[in-house]
Amino acid sequence: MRETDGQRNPHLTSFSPLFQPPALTPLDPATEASLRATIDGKAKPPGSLGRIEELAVQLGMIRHPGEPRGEKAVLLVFAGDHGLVAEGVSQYPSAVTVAMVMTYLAGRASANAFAKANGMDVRVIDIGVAAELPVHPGLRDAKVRMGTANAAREPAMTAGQATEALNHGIRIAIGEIKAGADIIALGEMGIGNTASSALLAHRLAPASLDDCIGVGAGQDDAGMSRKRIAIEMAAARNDATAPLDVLIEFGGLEIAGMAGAILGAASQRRPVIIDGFISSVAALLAVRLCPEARGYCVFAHRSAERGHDLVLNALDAKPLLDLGLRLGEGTGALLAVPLVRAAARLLTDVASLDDVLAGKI
Ligand SMILES: Cc1cc2ncn([C@H]3O[C@H](COP(=O)(O)O)[C@@H](O)[C@H]3O)c2cc1C
Ligand SMILES: O=C(O)c1cccnc1
Repeated sequence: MRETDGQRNPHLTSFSPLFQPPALTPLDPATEASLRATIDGKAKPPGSLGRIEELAVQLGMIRHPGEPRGEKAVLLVFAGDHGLVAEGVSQYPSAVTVAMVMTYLAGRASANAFAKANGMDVRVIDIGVAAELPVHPGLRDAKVRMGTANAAREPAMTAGQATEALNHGIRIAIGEIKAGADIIALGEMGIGNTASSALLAHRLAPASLDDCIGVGAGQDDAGMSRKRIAIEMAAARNDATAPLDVLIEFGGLEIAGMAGAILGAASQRRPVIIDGFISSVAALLAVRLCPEARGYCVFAHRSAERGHDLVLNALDAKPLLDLGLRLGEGTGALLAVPLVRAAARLLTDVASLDDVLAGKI
């Protein structure tokens, strides 16, 4: 479905539920106690592997009655542009989005380096870059439109486009899992997307607008006041709070793609690793659309971006790492992959203390 860019389409989703999320199985709390008992019974003092034990329980619940695997992990980087950039919300122009997409395809971005260090593939998805991109074997064309409209002045996208972007994310994650991925990690590229994310966090957490606005890729004082004014203009234009409406009003396409990928991974009962502020906002959107998705999300790290903590709190999430990262691209998610793999192996590979003491090993 393709609709005219910038078309005003303030459908109230409560009357017109265009988006049909996939059926998700909630994690079964009845399996938690037995997984904990199994991990407590391993050849180590109970609790001695701290947060990795909690992660192992979560992975066990996700795959129950099967066993978790962590071999094949794939990073999906969703790229899209933001009309809000016209208001000066970012220190950088939208041209940086396309330049970084070309850098991912050349294998030379931070995300590629971290993926290579972990033996992972990177897939780049053009879901809404505001430029025609060359055909490239590493690039998926899922372009919904050439960037969002300027949300300070009009809805970022139509209801049909929001639905299309969510469905692309669902389809792409399911495709990767059917092709053998055990773990999906998420990343994004989109100049201006911390402004869009601030608006989504404000309405979906909910939280005061001011608490959701941060420096993004690095704004100076003058830039921060432009960013605040543009965000306040966008917020004053509407009072949407329903998740699909908030996405339609504020964007972005890459955030919708990530939210869809979370729902797609959850529908296939696979863990999905959430990166920083922007990815966590996508997780908040996914969870507001489908609360059962929460159990499938592993939160990689605490970003230095203001607003991330409140989004994590709204999701009742405790991230694994705290490294002062504020890049995005999936860099934090990539760094958490070895922890997820190790937690899966704790469950599948480590002997029980009973077997060790009985001399069975
Ligand atoms: C060279 C460069 C590479 C990036 N990689 C990720 N981001 C990050 O910064 C952007 C969000 O910040 P803002 O809202 O302030 O524009 C997103 O593209 C995000 O992925 C980058 C930003 C830049 C400049
Ligand atoms: O935490 C993030 O995801 C982030 C923060 C700043 C800029 N880009 C991404």
